[in-house]
Amino acid sequence: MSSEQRVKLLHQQFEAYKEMNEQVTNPIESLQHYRQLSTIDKAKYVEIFYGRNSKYIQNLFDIVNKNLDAFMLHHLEELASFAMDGFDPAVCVRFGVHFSLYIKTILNLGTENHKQYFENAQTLTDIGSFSLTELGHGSNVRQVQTTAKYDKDTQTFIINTPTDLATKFWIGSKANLANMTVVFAQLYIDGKQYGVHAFLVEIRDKTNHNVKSGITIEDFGPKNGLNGIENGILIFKNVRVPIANMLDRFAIVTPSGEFKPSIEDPDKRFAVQLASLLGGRGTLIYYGPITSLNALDIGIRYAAIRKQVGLSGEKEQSILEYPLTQLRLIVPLASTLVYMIAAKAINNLWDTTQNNVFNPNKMAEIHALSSVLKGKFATFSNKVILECRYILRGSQGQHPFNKLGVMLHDQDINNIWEGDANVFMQQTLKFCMDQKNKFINNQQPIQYPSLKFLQTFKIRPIKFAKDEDYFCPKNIQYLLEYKFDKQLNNFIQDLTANLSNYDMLKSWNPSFAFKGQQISNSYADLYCFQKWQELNIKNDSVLERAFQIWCLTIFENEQEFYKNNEFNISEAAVKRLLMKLSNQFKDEAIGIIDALVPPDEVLGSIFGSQDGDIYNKFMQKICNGKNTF
Ligand SMILES: Cc1cc2nc3c(=O)[nH]c(=O)nc-3n(C[C@H](O)[C@H](O)[C@H](O)COP(=O)(O)OP(=O)(O)OC[C@H]3O[C@@H](n4cnc5c(N)ncnc54)[C@H](O)[C@@H]3O)c2cc1C
Repeated sequence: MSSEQRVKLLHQQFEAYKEMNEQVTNPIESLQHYRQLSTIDKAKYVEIFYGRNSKYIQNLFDIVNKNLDAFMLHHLEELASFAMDGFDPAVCVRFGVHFSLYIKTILNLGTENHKQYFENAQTLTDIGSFSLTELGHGSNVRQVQTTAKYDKDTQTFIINTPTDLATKFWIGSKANLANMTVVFAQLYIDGKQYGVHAFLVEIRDKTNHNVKSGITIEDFGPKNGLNGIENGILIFKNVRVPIANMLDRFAIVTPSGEFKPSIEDPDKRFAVQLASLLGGRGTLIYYGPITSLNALDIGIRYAAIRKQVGLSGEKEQSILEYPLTQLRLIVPLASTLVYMIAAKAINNLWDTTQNNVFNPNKMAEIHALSSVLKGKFATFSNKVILECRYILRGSQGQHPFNKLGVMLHDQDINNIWEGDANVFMQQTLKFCMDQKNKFINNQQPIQYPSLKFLQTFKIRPIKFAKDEDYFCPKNIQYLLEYKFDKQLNNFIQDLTANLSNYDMLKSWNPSFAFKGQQISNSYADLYCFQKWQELNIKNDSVLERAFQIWCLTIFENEQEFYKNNEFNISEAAVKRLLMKLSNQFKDEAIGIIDALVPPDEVLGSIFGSQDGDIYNKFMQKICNGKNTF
């Protein structure tokens, strides 16, 4: 080879390396490339998914952006403080404890007598907390052990923590912030027990914030998540509160010590009291899909800029191009959109049902739906966050700057508080079973929209021959209804068989253990389907695709069920279609994320940077660290 040829060859190699290097190191262009592929109308998407809340959300983001110094109180190394849900769910929780739990309890369980407390809370003169859970009891609210004994002579209730297990536990905002609390305690008058009631108690002196006499407050210290809000312990020793401090909408205690309930049946009275506390759950239902979207922002933007092995002889490609990555990120993005719509619908339903909060019949459906959706979405979101972390893994998945670790721990709590998912699902199932039984046994019409179909549902032949059959809404509706109806019937049969030998509890528990979660989950899927069908998005092929992908995930996850019931759903077709559709939907992913996620300053993850300049920012942040060098 002549020297001239050698130089030419070297030159070609350098050019090839340069090009490759640019490919690898130009993440900004890479993200831009995917951004340009998207065809969606962003404003329209904001309207569809956030509706009337979108302006409010934008205002909050602006507040954070303009006051970053005030919000960035912590370093990420110290586990971050970002505001609102994307910013820091703990900030939402602080608001939630005060506004949704404390104030709503006064509003729903209190009367005119408590107007001043309500006004103090509204103007933040008082900061409230909510003391229900004890060391020994949480889900089983009726067994809480804190006592409120009425003393006729002084017309006061004397609140006590009679045992260690009665210590109020996990109480949010308690350790530092709150000066008021609403305490759930067993009411006693002249030695007779009248069940659990709520009492307003001043736990700190408003003038100097000192803890009041007879009250012990302790801080839990760091938790596995949500460290932006403190949780504490509360112990009462002969704390007296005036008779007027009992929240007495459903039962009053007269000065002479007479107990006068407005609902005689203690079970019904108790159920109504608890149902009226439902309001906060709507927000928690939103929390799952929103957190999942935030995690996908990080996972998908990173996958767009991260390059790995390309096809033989070709340049490196974004990992977003791998079919596996599309299954891991793009499919969950589609499901997240479907869940966001269901979450929005349940919140709207809550708004319209609020006036009926004391009517158990009118509240039953929203109670059943929200009981299953909170846990379902929280579980889904946990998986998504973890998957996004695995996408970054190899290296960056373990770094706290990605924020996914904090996000996972913060979100996980959503499965527990306000009611453990497994406990709540039982309430959902009981509602569904009661409706079905009443209809079958007593010919009582079903009044609840989500279950009305049970009255007319009939088995019919259905075939899946062409690809379109997998997307046909009528087919999907039929399959979802079929699955739910069949599972519910099986459960009822199983329970009935058990009941011939055992009492209700002994019969229910084993039946629920094997079948309960699936049925509640099927009910939730049906609701998601119904709400998506009500959306006015005709001719939006992108959203149509998202919905089709979500439907395919149901076929995929429930293959065993559909196989056993002899539907001719082809496993191969489901897989092929999932691959095809997620590959198409991938081109819209960055556009959708751009439209729906909070700005970088709010989300606070370098790996989800909107401009794609992820490596530079990561390096800079590391180099600027206090102890880096
Ligand atoms: C961060 C955080 C903040 C909180 N803030 C507050 C607050 O401000 N105020 C407040 O009052 N409380 C608060 N809580 C407490 C929370 O609401 C309770 O922990 C929650 O309701 C669960 O109750 P539990 O702890 O009694 O769990 P348990 O009901 O004892 O559950 C323990 C386990 O048993 C299972 N289980 C329970 N019952 C059944 C059943 N019937 N069938 C099958 N399995 C069952 C559950 O699935 C779970 O796995 C908070 C909790 C956390 C984590």
